[in-house]
Amino acid sequence: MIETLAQAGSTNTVLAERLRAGHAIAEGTWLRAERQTAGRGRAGRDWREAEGNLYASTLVHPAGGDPPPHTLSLVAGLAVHDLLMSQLNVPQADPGNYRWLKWPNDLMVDGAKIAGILCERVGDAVIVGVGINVATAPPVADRAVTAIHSANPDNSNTAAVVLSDLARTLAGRLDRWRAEPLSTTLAEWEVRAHPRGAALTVTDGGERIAGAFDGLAPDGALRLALVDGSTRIIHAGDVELET
Ligand SMILES: O=C(O)CCCC[C@@H]1SC[C@@H]2NC(=O)N[C@@H]21
Repeated sequence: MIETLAQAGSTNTVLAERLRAGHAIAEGTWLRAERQTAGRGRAGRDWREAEGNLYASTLVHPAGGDPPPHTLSLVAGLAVHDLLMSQLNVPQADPGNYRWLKWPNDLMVDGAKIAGILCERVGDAVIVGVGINVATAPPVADRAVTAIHSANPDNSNTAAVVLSDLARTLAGRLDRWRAEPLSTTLAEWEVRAHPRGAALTVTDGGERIAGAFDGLAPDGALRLALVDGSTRIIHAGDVELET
C-alpha cells in the first residue's frame, strides 16, 4: 500500500510519529511525500528538497530468526541498486559492471549521489527512508536522471512510478534477507560496490581515517585496510570514495 501526501516535513518522521502513537503499520506500507520540507539525511544532515524527486519511507518489523536489523541498511541499498538497474535499463545479469553502492548505502552514479537511505530504529521496527533524485540531481548525475525520465514517459509522475518499482525490489530483497544466509546478502552487496582496494576516507566524529576497502566483515561492517598493515572495522561513519 502506498499513501501519498502532498507535503510532509519528513516521511521518516511521520511514520515514526504514527508508530509512537500506537498505529499498527504493516510491512509493505509506504508513505510518499510529493514535497518534503524538513528532509533528514544520515549523520544529522538535511536532505535537500527539489521538486519532483522521490521522498518515501517504509518500515520493517524484524522477527526472531531474522539477520541483525542493522543489516537492513545494506538490504535497502541493494533494493535501490536493483531499482536503478531496471530504471536505467542495464543488463540485469551483470551487476558487477555497475558498482554504484558506497558503504553503507549511498548510490553513486557517474560519481554523483543519486539516492540516499536513512534507516532509523523506532521501538522494534526499522524505518527505511529513501530519497532518489529522479528529477533533479547533482550535474554529473544528469545522464542517470535523463535515463530515468526517458524510462517514464509521463514525467509528471516519475516519482510515483519509480516508487512502485522500489516497493517491489525491496520486498524481494527482504524475502531473500530472511530466507538466505546473511553472507549471500553481503556477497551481493560487495559485487555492486566499490571494489576491494578502492581508496576510502572515513570520517567518524572528528576522526578521519584513510585506507583501502577490504570487503565487509561478517556483520556487514566496513573493513578498512590501513597503510600500517592493520585493519580497522568501521561500524558507523561517513565514507568518501577517493578517485
Ligand atoms: O544519504 C542520506 O543522508 C540519507 C537521505 C535519506 C533521505 C530520505 S527522503 C525520505 C526519507 N525522509 C527523510 O527525512 N529522509 C529520508
